[in-house]
Amino acid sequence: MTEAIKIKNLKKHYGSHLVLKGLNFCVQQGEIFALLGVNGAGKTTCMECLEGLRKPDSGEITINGKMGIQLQSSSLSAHLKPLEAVKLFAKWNKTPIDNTMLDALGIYELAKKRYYQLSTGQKRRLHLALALTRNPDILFLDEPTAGLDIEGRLSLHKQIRHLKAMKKTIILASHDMTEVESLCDRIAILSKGRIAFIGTVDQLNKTVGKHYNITIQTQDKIKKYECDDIEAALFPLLMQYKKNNETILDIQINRGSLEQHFMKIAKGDY
Ligand SMILES: Nc1ncnc2c1ncn2[C@@H]1O[C@H](COP(=O)(O)OP(=O)(O)OP(=O)(O)O)[C@@H](O)[C@H]1O
Repeated sequence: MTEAIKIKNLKKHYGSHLVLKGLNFCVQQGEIFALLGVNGAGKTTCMECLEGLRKPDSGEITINGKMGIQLQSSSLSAHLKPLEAVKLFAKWNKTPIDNTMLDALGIYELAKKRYYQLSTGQKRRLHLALALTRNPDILFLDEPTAGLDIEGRLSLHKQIRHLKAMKKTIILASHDMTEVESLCDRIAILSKGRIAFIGTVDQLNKTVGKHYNITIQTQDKIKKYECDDIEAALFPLLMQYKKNNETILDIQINRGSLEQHFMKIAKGDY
């Protein structure tokens, strides 16, 4: 696999605050890579250094490909219409307008609205469309679904998967663990200015151990159980209910969430 992004010893401080203390990692071409960390961990600072919007103090950044950046907020003119903005960006980037992409992102449905009339989700879709007008190889998404309702989130996830299928490299900062778990090939967790973990979601689960929550509902009560070995725990539990003549109405099993694992690492509990 070829590297789309390579970072060596990236350092950045604001005043006396050393935010990035020497980051080293690579993102492979075609990967969806997530940067995670608690508020203030340095995700945006790292992304901005990669995007060339912020100057690092030291370190080496190699970017192999054309970049596209989905801005979180934008200084687009309030009265600009979405398609006017797309045309402007396409002209600026000297690229043809990709009708399929605009259609998939629902930009034509917004044709009559002006920028200031768009909802948060509609603005995010437009910002993604604008980032894509460059036909980038590498796409930076900083909290792409923050503030969106479930429908908006799922629709953007579909778009992100579609972009991966088109072999784009995607680097995203997110707080939404479900999003990360369902979308990303690999994650890096920033903690205290360093990378506390880098790997797949499965590797993270293995690193911090597996944990299951079992909820069993009967006519008159709901009971919760916790275990590390689901097969060893579940069968005896079910037998116990049968022995007691208690009819099970509902049973739910949840794997310990990525969020639980992430919080432990981000807080330095490992
Ligand atoms: N322009 C700036 N000047 C001074 N300090 C800054 C600046 N930008 C960010 N910081 C500080 O650097 C640290 C990292 O900020 P950054 O925005 O990179 O974190 P983040 O992980 O993206 O946070 P969040 O999840 O809240 O968006 C924070 O302590 C923040 O206060």
